[in-house]
Amino acid sequence: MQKTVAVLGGGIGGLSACFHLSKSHQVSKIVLLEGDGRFGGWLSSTRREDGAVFEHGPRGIRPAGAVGRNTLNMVEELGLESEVLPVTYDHVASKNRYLYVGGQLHKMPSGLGGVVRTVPPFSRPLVQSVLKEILISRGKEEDESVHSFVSRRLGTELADIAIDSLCRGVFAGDCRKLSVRSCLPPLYNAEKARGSIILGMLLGPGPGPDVPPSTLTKRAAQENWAQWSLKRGLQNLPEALEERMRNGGRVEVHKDTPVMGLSTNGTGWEVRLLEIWGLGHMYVYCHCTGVVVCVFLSCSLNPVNESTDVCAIDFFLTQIQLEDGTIKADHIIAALPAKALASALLTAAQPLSQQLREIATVTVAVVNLEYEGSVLPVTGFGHLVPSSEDRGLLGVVYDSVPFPQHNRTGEPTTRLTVMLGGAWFQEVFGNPEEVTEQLLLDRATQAVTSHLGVTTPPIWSIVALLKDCIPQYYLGHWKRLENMRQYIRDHNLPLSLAGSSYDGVSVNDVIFSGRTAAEGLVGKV
Ligand SMILES: Cc1cc2nc3c(=O)[nH]c(=O)nc-3n(C[C@H](O)[C@H](O)[C@H](O)COP(=O)(O)OP(=O)(O)OC[C@H]3O[C@@H](n4cnc5c(N)ncnc54)[C@H](O)[C@@H]3O)c2cc1C
Ligand SMILES: C=Cc1c2[nH]c(c1C)Cc1[nH]c(c(CCC(=O)O)c1C)Cc1[nH]c(c(C)c1CCC(=O)O)Cc1[nH]c(c(C)c1C=C)C2
Repeated sequence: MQKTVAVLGGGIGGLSACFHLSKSHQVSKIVLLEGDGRFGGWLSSTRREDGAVFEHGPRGIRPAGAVGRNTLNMVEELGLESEVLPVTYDHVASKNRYLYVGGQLHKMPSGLGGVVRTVPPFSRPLVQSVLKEILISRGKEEDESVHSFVSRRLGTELADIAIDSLCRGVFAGDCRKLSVRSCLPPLYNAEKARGSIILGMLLGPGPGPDVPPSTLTKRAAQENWAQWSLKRGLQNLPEALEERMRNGGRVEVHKDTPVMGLSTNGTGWEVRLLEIWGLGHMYVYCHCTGVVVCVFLSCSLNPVNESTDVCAIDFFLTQIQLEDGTIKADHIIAALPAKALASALLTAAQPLSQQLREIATVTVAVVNLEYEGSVLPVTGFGHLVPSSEDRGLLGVVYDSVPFPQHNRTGEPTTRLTVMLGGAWFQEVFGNPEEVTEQLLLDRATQAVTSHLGVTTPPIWSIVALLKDCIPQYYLGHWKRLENMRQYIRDHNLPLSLAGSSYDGVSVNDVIFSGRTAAEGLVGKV
């Protein structure tokens, strides 16, 4: 039985951890600590009075796979089914995605025709690379950059254009630095298990986590959903979770409450019952200093195995320093960005905080634009720009196409989002602390003019600078995770890690990481 669990960070990862913890009676108290004035982290939507909705962070969630089903199950449990806006696979936004190469838009190849014909900007039919791929022998490295992996298996042209763009459109990152093992595990695992990406795709992935279907997941499968959003924007998901936490009465929620420090000892406290001199005494062994301290016990001892002298005790293990005091917890689920957790660890657990600090992040400028009328020359999800074409301009999402329900009511409009910077932010725009909103807005509107031929100015715009918003899983990320988790185990730290810094950046992955952390503590809920 865990007495008090503190969840640090009220982004979607921390909220998910609370949601799952609160279903268990193994925990008597759950405290959620969020530094900002609102919950939800990067899930952030502007809702205008005329009905228009603009997303500053994620805008679409995939229903596929175990993690996709897990999110939809949560949506159903929160009673949000009637709020869902699905986009099916046969919708134009699912079928059409573009690349902006050589100053022109090119539809990404899809369907059989797209694979057997030569489709610009590629110089030969995809089928050639695909057939050759099956014959290429397995790589021997434990990890490899995404670019090197795809060049080796499918050729440099696909790596330079398609994969470079894909990594910008998901991680806002540089495929020459990102790890294939951590960023694209299905491709890495297919090569390891089947010797080929193509065979791996044809034979399918192995069994994933067991997530039972719900009415909503069955509906998503029957109706062939490719992605979904919510009528009031994706921010509605953390809002519904916050409401559930507040009304459920089992979670103490605190916003505007940044965690300043954790006094979880550098290498943890191991509590051993070495000898008892009468009631109320025991020894605590501190790995950090090697000192055995005799303490007076104000808690109840409950020996679990007398022969090994190990006790289960009621004892607060961790102190959390806040701006105006401290709170104590038996266990911590940290759903903070890795660097924020490293800072909170202060001087404690040095090797762990060092590894946490090494998980890099990138900054993205998100510029939402609204135009009068229907201005797009093409229709689809949006277009991506490879780094060889324009390093600072990552891509443009045609938001009105998948989600016209988010347009204002009345006269037709077109909503677009331009994403800038990522791994190239500093190089192109300079210090994020000094860049002006006007510069970013100008750069975004110029791109809409040159890429899409839209010459009229936007009727409305908003610029959001998302500092350090997407973690970058660079080469060796898997090893870093293994080392960190080993350290936590070896030192019995009462700490679990959740959130986008570790096992996937999608909303689904992060929600699943919160669930995994909660269930690691209290068992399956
Ligand atoms: C521009 C953009 C577009 C995206 N698009 C998509 C998409 O289309 N589909 C998709 O699936 N995913 C998308 N993602 C990814 C997804 O949104 C994120 O990976 C996910 O929201 C991260 O959630 P999190 O809870 O791990 O982190 P965060 O949202 O960063 O939450 C961490 C929380 O911790 C708080 N915090 C930080 N320090 C402290 C402290 N010291 N004390 C207390 N609290 C603290 C922060 O305020 C924050 O609320 C996108 C991300 C971005 C940035
Ligand atoms: C141009 C920059 C970005 C765009 N979206 C993101 C960035 C950085 C962030 C992002 N997009 C997706 C995810 C989640 C990944 C997942 O596993 O679900 C994140 C963090 C979804 C996504 N977007 C694109 C792809 C290929 C994916 C993966 C899932 C899917 O296939 O739907 C492509 C894409 N992203 C952007 C554009 C303009 C674009 C393609 C035209 C914007």
